[in-house]
Parts: sequence; structure tokens; C-alpha cells
Amino acid sequence: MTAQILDGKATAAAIKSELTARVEALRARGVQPGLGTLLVGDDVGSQKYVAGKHRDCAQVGIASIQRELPGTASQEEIEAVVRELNEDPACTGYIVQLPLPRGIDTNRVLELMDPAKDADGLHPTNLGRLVLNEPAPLPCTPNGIVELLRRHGVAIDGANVAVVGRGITVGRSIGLLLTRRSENATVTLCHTGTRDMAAHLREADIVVAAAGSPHLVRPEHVRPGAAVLDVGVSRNAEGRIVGDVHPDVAEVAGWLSPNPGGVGPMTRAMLLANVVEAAERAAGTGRAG
Ligand SMILES: Nc1nc2c(c(=O)[nH]1)N[C@@H](CN(C=O)c1ccc(C(=O)N[C@@H](CCC(=O)O)C(=O)O)cc1)CN2
Repeated sequence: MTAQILDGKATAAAIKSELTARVEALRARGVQPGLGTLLVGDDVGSQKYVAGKHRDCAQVGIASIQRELPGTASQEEIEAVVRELNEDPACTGYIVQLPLPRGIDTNRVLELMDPAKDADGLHPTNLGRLVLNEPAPLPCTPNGIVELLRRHGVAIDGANVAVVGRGITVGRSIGLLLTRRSENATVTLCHTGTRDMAAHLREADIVVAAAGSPHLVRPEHVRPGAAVLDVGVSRNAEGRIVGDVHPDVAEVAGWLSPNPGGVGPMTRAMLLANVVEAAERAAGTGRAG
């Protein structure tokens, strides 16, 4: 068996073209959505992701507001920019690029954000709304994974899903999405304390590998025909991306997301979707109420 590709690049392009039409409709009503980003420090990966987010904005007609601080910035300096973005009327939604430098209290920064402008869906109020099944911006990578599976016709309803990794942007939040009635999956969250990860993975119809551990998921861990999503990003000596999924998994899986070209572009597309949805909600034309 050679797995079919869960093509994030092509799917994100289709979503962006749908969003372009929605942004045009907003602009026709005098509403200009604007995405703000706060990048702290000089991590090359983070710089690249933020640059990609602003390129996407330009493509779909969303305005860009870019704020940068050096890696030496204090908690107070970071919080001052967050307050500015909360107040800036041109910024209809924004993100704080993660991770923040060591020594910064990330939760305090996220909690200071205006939840109505939280384009990442990571503010505690919005994560709480997700738990309560109330309308909220959804965390971008989990939402991108759900959309990628849906648009490729992979069944989620009733599926056993094994997630590897308990980080805030993916592992901890994806279970909240996938166990909603609308998705209806059964989710097992594996982490470094899990006794027999292989046993959980072998039971899964869908595997989400988000541990940041190169080639952690190997062919012998995967049930033939399963869908495997490779979210982890590590870099080799040449700076190339190495995912969490061993390339030989393609011989066993039914579906596989490439890395790069899978979940990354979907993360960016769903960020734009959150910005557009928030602007639509504010303009009284929202889909999500
Ligand atoms: N505030 C946030 N911080 C972080 C998030 C997040 O959702 N919100 N997720 C990740 C990084 N991330 C988004 O910020 C992200 C990761 C990867 C990509 C992407 O498009 N990757 C490309 C490859 C790019 C490359 O060559 O390096 C791909 O997969 O094809 C976009 C966004 C952590 N931080």
C-alpha cells in the first residue's frame, strides 16, 4: 500500500480563495479585517512562520500589523504591546507567536489578550468556550487537521484517534475539537508518561503525531489503512524539516500528510479563517453566530 496524500498546500490554497471572496464582501461593506502578529526574539522558524502569515494576509486582502521585540524583552514590554494591539482598531485579530523566550510567563501574556481579538483560539476564555460548545475561534492547527481530513473524505465520526504530544497548540486542544458531537471521534492523548504508546497507535484509525520527536511514529506502529498526520517539526543538520513520522509509514498508512506541505499550510489557512469569521461576527454577518 502507498498512502494517499493529505495535500495541505492545495487544500489551503482552496480555502484561501474562498476567504478572498468573503474578505471582498466585508470590504464592500466598509469592513477591513487586519491581522496583528507579535514576534519576540530571533528564532528563524518563528520568523518564517510569521512572514508566511503576512504573505497569506496580502493574498486574501487582510491588512497586516507587525510588532517585533528583541529576545531580551521583559514581561512588561511584551504586555505593553499586547495592550496596544487590544486597543488598535485596525487590528481586528492578532496572535502572539509561540514559543515566547524562556523566562516569560506565556499564560499571563495570553490571558491579557482581548478574547474577541484572539485569532489563535488559545485565550483561556476561548478554550473554555470550546469546552462549553459555544462559538469561539478554534485553535488553528487542530482545526486545520479536521478540515484537511474532511476535505479528503476521511471519516472522523466514530474514529479512534491517537494523538502524540500534549502541547498547547495541538495535543491538548485537538481532543476538544474531535470529541464534539459534530466530529464524534474517540481520542487518546499519548505523552511521555504513556506506558505503551505503540499499543494505542496500533488501535487508531487516525494518528496525529505532534511530539516534535523525529521519526517517532514508525510503520510497525500504524494500523494498515490508517490516516497519519505529521505535525512535528524538528530540523536536521542542513536545516531541513524532519517530521515525527518515519517515511516508511507511507507503505502502511491509507492517508499521510506530508511535512512540509501538510498541516503547516492548513494552520495558516485556519488563522485567516478565524480573522475573517471574527470580522464577520463584528459586522453582524457571521456564520457562527
Ligand atoms: N501563536 C502560535 N504559535 C505557534 C503556532 C500557532 O498555531 N500559533 N503553531 C506553530 C507554528 N506555526 C504557526 O505559528 C506554523 C508552523 C508551520 C507552518 C508552515 O506553513 N510550515 C510549512 C513549512 C515551512 C518551513 O519550511 O519551515 C509546511 O509545513 O509546509 C506554519 C505555521 C508553533 N507556534
